[in-house]
Amino acid sequence: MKTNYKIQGTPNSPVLMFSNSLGADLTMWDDLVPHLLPYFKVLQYDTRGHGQSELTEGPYTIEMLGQDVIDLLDQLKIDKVYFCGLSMGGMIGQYLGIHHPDRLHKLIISNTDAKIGTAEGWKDRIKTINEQGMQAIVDGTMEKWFTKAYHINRPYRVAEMREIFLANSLAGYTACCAALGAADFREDIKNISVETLIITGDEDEVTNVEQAEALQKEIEGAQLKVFHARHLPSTELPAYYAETLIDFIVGEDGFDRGMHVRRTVLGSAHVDRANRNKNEFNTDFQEFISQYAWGEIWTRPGLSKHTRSLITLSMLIPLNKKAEFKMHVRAAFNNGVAVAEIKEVILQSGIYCGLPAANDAMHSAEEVFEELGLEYKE
Ligand SMILES: O=C(O)CC1=CCC(=O)O1
Repeated sequence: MKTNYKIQGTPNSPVLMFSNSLGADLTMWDDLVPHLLPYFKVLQYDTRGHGQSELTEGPYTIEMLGQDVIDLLDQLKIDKVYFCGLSMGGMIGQYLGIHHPDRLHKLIISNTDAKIGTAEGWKDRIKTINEQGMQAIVDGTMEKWFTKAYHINRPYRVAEMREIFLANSLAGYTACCAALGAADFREDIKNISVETLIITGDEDEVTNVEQAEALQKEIEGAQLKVFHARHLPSTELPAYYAETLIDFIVGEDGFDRGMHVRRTVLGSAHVDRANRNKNEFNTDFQEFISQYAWGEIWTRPGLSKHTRSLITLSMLIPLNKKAEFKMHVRAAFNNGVAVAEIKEVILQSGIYCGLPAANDAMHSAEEVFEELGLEYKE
């Protein structure tokens, strides 16, 4: 089975994986990604029979779709992820929570239930689509996915999602309908022990607030967040949805967020050393750095961490702060910067900051390369 996926983010960051709803594809998460990249590697994939993933013969089962996730993680050599699945993706998340908790750091199940709809209802839908095509249910689906206000305010985004829905193959969509018709985790859901967040929308008629509350009762310690949305809050309210995921995974506090990002950029060894060296004189300063530099600025979605590394290096060259510069050369590699790019930054600084500053930076950078065993080759 060939699963289409996209993975973005810096090498040291934990992986947050997303699983799409029935009839959507991996792009449904795209608007969240810039908000999440400061914290995570983001792994999006197309469920079997959807998007660019392989279309195998149906019917499928949620177990099969869950095993696809495990196979993809094995293929990518990823041991554990934070997993967020919406609707059908949420059922896949439940399957993973029940059968593969060792592969999950935490679980987010959004707009879903332990059983969605009835077997009869799914059979009827398969029959309608086989006879009349996806067109027969597209208007109803867009109504279910988005609030009236979103249809009015963001018609272009609704039109895009409509196109994605219509581009589904009948065979892939109906094979997943069959999986949903057969899936029933009502007996097993109580066995989920991984920390779980449940999300739903106050206007979601597919998997409503009562259903989400019932799920919350079954999963020990589960948290519940209700958005003002219908079935696809992640698309309708991407910044708020991303913020909710960050709150749940990393924490609401700027300091906790800063420490998380600081570890991804400077490495845990550096941060642990700084923590060990804390004393009455420097603690306030250490916390100030974590909260403001790392928690407020490096977490902003407006520039990638890669770009932030390059501009930080170029600002440190004229400041002539050798230790800080060397620390940020090391950090730049954690943000995916290449040796060749550091060379370009220093060359550019030679013009704008002056040759003595650039010359010193060149020596400092080479000291770091030597320490890390890196070589520059054309
Ligand atoms: O299409 C629907 O009715 C909504 C839905 C159910 C499962 C899913 O992923 O979306």
